[in-house]
Formats: sequence, C-alpha cells, structure tokens
Amino acid sequence: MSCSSLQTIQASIQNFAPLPVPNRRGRKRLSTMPSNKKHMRNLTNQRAFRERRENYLRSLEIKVEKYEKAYAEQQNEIRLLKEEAAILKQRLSLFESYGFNSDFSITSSDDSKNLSPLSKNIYDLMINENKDTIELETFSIKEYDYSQFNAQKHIGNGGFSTVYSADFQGKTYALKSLNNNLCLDNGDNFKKISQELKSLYTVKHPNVIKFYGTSKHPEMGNFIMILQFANNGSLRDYLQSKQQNGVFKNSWYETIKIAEEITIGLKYLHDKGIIHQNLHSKNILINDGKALIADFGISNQINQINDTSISSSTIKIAYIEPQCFMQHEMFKRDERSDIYSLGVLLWELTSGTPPFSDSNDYAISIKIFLGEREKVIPGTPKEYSDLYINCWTSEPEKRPKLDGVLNDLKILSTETTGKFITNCIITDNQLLMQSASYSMQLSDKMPSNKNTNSCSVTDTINSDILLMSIEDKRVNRDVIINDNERIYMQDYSMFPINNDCSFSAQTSYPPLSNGNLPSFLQGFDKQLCSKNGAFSPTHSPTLIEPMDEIMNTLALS
Ligand SMILES: Nc1ncnc2c1ncn2[C@@H]1O[C@H](COP(=O)(O)OP(=O)(O)OP(=O)(O)O)[C@@H](O)[C@H]1O
Repeated sequence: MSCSSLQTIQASIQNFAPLPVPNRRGRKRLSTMPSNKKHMRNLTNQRAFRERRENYLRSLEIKVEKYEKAYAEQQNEIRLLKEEAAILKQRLSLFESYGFNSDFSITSSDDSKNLSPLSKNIYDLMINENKDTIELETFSIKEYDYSQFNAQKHIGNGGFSTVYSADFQGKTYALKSLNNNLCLDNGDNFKKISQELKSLYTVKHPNVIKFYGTSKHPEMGNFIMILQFANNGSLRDYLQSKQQNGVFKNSWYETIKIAEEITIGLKYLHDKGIIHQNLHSKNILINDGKALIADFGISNQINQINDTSISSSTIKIAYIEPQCFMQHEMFKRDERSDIYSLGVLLWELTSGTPPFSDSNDYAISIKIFLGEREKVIPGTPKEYSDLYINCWTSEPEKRPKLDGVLNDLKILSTETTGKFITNCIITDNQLLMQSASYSMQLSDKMPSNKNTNSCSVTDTINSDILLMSIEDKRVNRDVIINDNERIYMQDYSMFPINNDCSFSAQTSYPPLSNGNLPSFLQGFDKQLCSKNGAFSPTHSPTLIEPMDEIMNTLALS
C-alpha cells in the first residue's frame, strides 16, 4: 500500500467517512466527499431551490386565498341577489294585490311632519323604520344617512330638483334633491313615482346612471336620490368644452364612441321595457369620458304629473318627434320616440350645439311639425348623416331599430378613425350681443364707412317677438322709438312669453352716409313699451344674417 493510500485511509477513519471504493475499472469513485467549494455550491443551490419552492408555495397560497375570497364574495353576492329577487317578487305581488290607492295610509311620525307630500309618502314608504306596514317591510331601497355626506358642492338645477356632489366613505356621489313643491301627494301619483323608483333601482348598466338609494334632508325634508356622480357633467357641457373661439372640434373616434355608448344604454333600457321619453344632451351625463343615460323614469313621471302638456319646462322640444305636436292627446310614445331623439343627439354630437338653439320652443315645434330638421354639418360622412336622418324621420315605422343603429356605428367607427369633425359656431358673438346694454343709443351706433351696416336687436324675452319686430319693420308698425332714440317694443301680450328663452338676431340695411337712422326705423311712432322690456340696438357688422333666412323663418312661423 502506498503512503498516500494509507494517509487517505487514516483520514477517512478520522472523519468516520466510508472508504472510497474503487470502481470496476480500478478508478476511484466520483467524490463521495465533495470538495469544500462543491459542497458550498450544493448548499447554495439547495437553499436557492428551497427558497424558490417556498416562494412558489407562498404564491400558490396567496392565489388560493384570493380565489377563496373572490368565491366567498361571489357566493355572498349571489345570496344577496337571491334575497333581493325574493323580496322583489314578494313586493311585486303585494303591490299588485294592495294597490296604493286603496288602503295605503301614512304613518305619522315627528320626523316626517315637515315633509312635502312627495317626501312624506316616499319617506314613509322607504325610509321610516316603522315595520308595521306591509309596504315598509317589503321595500329595500338603501337609505343613506344624510349627515355622512361631506364636501357638498352645488352642481346645477333642473326642472324639479337641485343636484349636488358629495363624498361618502371616500367616494363621490350625486345627490338629486327633489323640490318640495311637487304635486305628488295623491295616491295615484305616488304609485307612479314609487314604481319608477323601483324600476330605477333594478337598472344596472355601464351606460346608464346608477341609482344607489335615497336620503332625506334633515331640516328641509327634501327627498334625495343618491346617484352615480358623472365627473364630466352633461353631454351638453362636454360638447361645450370642445369649443374654442367659436369653433367646435371633436374627433370622429370620440363622436362615434359616445354615439355607441348612448345607443347601447338606450337599448338596455328598451330591453327592460323602459322608454326614456326625454332624451336630450342634458340628460346624457359623461363620466371619465363615457356616456351614461340619466333622468329617465322619475323625471318623466314628475313631468306628467305636474304638467300634462309636453311644453313642460323639463321637456326639450327640439328632441321631440312631430307626432307629439300633431296628435298630442292621442299619441302614445314608444321606443321609436326615443330613436327620434337619438337621431337629434347624433346630429348634436357633430354640431356641438343644441338643435335650433336660436329659436324658442314655439318656433321649434312649428319647424318640427313642418318637417324641418337641423342642417347636416359640413364634413359629416354621408353614412353618419343618413343614419340620424333616418332616426329623425317623421314616420316612426321608418326609423331604424337600435341594433341597426349600432351596426352602422360600428362600421363607421372603423372608417372614420383619425379624423375630426368641426363646426363653426357664433355663440360667443351672440352672447356679446345679448349682453349689450339696453341704454345704448342708436345714433351712436351708426357707422357710415361700411358697405353694409347691421342693426341687431336683442332681448331675453321671446324670439317670436323679435321675428314680429323684423316683420313689422317693413310695415312701419309695432317697433317703436322713444324720445331718447331708444327702440322699444309694444306689448305683444297675445304671444306666449317664455321667460327662460333668450334670442338674438339681426337684419341688414343699406349704409347711411350721415349716420342717421335708416328710414324704416325713423318712421315709427314714438311710444313706450308697456310690458315686455326694451330692445337694445347694437351694431354688429360681423354678424349679418341673410335677410332671406329671416324671411324664411318668418314664412314658417
Ligand atoms: N349624476 C350626476 N352627476 C353629475 N352631474 C349631474 C348628475 N345629475 C345631474 N347632474 C347635473 O346637474 C344639473 C341639474 O340636473 P337635473 O337632472 O336636475 O336637471 P336637467 O337634466 O338639467 O333638467 P330637467 O330636470 O329639466 O330635465 C345638470 O347640469 C346636470 O348636468
């Protein structure tokens, strides 16, 4: 045995390690005793492997936990939905069997003493904790504690409500506070409203505003609807924000996208048997750039209850089909009525302004009745204009179905990518004219160095009166100038006065070298306006409306 073999044996014995056994070819076995380096590497590898395995196991556990949680949530949601469905079923049968007219009695509590009839009814039905009445037991619309809403900000006022934004548990909501003067105190009216609220509560769609529940103003007693907050305001505001220096500009991509979203939301409502009946650009809200349909149902019911006439202030005439003006009493509106309004909205998406914005309700209704529609905005793809023209056709049966509208929009969305729609608007100048002072003197405003002068008359009473004044100028009547050379107008009490309506228009007349009044104005009798206010003549050479157009409007109205 060689010396080195002996040393190896001795070392092995010392370390209690087995002796290396030679293999068949007489070579030493591969190391049973790893070198230090190797040993360290092995250990490192093993540790790394263990760590990887542990990490993997941990990630698996996290996943399992996540899925279990999601599963539990789903289960819970399913349970809640089942409960909700059961309650709804039960409530429906109770509502049907009871009817609100018959035995419905309001429980009087101190809390509801100072409520309006509407608030009282709904409050009693949905909010009051008294479980004695069957209705209360079966109503499960969520009630929010008003005091928990923070950072309230006023957003705007509608025909029957005031809207605020407010925070609740870190989320912003819209609070629609119904006015306390609504005549909803009889059982019949109340039945309609509660039905609407119920149906509103079941509406859940990404393109329809969500109704979360109700609340009550602690002092005023107003009934409040808690709604999803739309952070870009109404479609009207949104389109307005796309205007700059009198020019509206928007991408086709966005135009078609919003058009699609409105159509999808409307289709959802129709599929649920809900007809909107008051679709216009202030009832479409925009949240994170996405369109949501709002104000269906309850506003409609309140409108009907408070004013059976379709000229009610919350109804926007320019979006209403002609049938309503022809056979108003007998005409029953259906899905096709909404499709007419959708057509007008599709036009508005390209114009950036509301339809017939320079006419009052009366003139608009005559125009629609006579088949007049807004003009196609130059640059609109024909397929798009054809689509809305078909929607707003006077014959309801010829209006397309919503599936068809969606299909056309889908095709258009691929064809119009990257382009813009622009529309020139004169709103800024009109506003300037409307803000002109009443005390301006005509003689100060007569320039003599222009080829054409323009005399504008503006007021905020009624555009019918304006149209009359233009017509009357030709016959030297009715528009009058007082001693201070200010133009005044006679009392047109025979015409409907709509205080909300503002107007502006202008006519042109030949230039005068001496700066005097043109003869058609000089001829008027001097007489003061008795009731309707004064015209304010201003000079506005940039805005000369062709006389033909004014005459056409006159001929129509
Ligand atoms: N959920 C909401 N989120 C954000 N803003 C809203 C919401 N609901 C309404 N608004 C805004 O509040 C204002 C008043 O709305 P409201 O619905 O009361 O009246 P309207 O739609 O303008 O008119 P009307 O009641 O006559 O139809 C509008 O400017 C509207 O854009």
